[in-house]
Amino acid sequence: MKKAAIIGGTGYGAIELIRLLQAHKEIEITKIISQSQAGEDLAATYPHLTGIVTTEMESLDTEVLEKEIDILFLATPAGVAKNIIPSFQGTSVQCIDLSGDFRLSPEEYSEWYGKEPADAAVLEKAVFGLSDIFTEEVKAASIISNPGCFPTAALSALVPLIDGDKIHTEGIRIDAKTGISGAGKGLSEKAHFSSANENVVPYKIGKHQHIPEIERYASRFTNEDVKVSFTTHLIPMTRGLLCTIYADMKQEETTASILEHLQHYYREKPFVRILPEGQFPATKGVTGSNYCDIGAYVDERTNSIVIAAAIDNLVKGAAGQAIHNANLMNGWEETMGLEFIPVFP
Ligand SMILES: NC(=O)C1=CN([C@@H]2O[C@H](COP(=O)(O)OP(=O)(O)OC[C@H]3O[C@@H](n4cnc5c(N)ncnc54)[C@H](OP(=O)(O)O)[C@@H]3O)[C@@H](O)[C@H]2O)C=CC1
Ligand SMILES: CC(=O)N[C@@H](CCC(=O)OP(=O)(O)O)C(=O)O
Repeated sequence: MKKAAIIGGTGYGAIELIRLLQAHKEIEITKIISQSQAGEDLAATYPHLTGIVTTEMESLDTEVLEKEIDILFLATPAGVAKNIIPSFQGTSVQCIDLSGDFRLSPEEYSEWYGKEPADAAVLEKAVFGLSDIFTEEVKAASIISNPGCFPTAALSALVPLIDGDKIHTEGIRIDAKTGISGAGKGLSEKAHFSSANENVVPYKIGKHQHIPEIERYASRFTNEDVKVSFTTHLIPMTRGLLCTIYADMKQEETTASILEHLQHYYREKPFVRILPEGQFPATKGVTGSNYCDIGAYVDERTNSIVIAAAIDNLVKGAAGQAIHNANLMNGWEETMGLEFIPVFP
């Protein structure tokens, strides 16, 4: 068994890691680090963990972690992991960061996050952990920058189309919808029940930190500089995220030919499900699971495509993908601990 620690212990990402790792055969959580509740029992905050998680939360001590831990999951807000991960350089600890600290170039990070970027030498070592696309790079990594939730869904749909030279890279439009847990456990005005309930509201228009992330990694599959229009909407549900993407085709295609291309692209990827012609993904189809469901329709009248991807933001969009990456980094079965049927209804 490898020993794991989670930093950001009382956050949503952390408690999802705890839920999923409970069933993992090779990883045991031996430390839960909390800056706000060190010394306390996590089940006192989250009663659903009563009798399951008995580990008393601790303060961060990187020297202790270095000696006692094999895998470190960082489930902290942007700006935290970049100050912690450098302490583990030169050690055998595998670091998996759920935040945006290691996903962008220093210039992009300063611009979109408004913070000082990570140390350039450490940043260079980090691999973007979009598990189903950058699988080989992840296997060789010691630092994983786990993708954002929206980029996970958007890139899973877009990359096969760009890589296969199927769509024009200008004019891509992504219409995204997310549940409230995407914002973490903190209570903001937009997440307040009275604001969010029975409401659908766009937010961060033109300012979303996932715009450069989607563009940066989509551009790896073409000589062109991919630019996207990206709109996020808050939906009154707890979990789930759906990206509906519109693009123009390069050649004449049919829905059947595109679905065949997607099937082939993901033929060895157990967590990407390409839906049959006539079906489109729904957030309820993936809730609680590590699946990314993709559906597509080619409008032959306008030679354009509508492609949609649905994920559970806390699983495939965060903790599940982090565990998938840990599996790949350690040469374990990639589905280990992640073979859940989605929760339905
Ligand atoms: N929620 C989601 O769907 C997704 C989240 N992410 C990213 O994953 C990370 C964690 O997200 P999530 O769990 O939802 O966020 P939460 O806000 O729910 O939890 C973050 C936790 O980090 C700890 N923390 C807060 N501030 C600081 C600080 N200044 N220094 C150190 N620790 C701090 C707190 O735990 P404690 O006090 O116990 O230490 C807090 O509970 C974020 O970077 C987020 O952007 C990525 C993809 C999806
Ligand atoms: C509802 C909501 O506010 N969602 C968040 C998701 C952020 C996230 O997942 O964080 P990273 O940037 O670290 O990936 C948002 O849209 O910013």
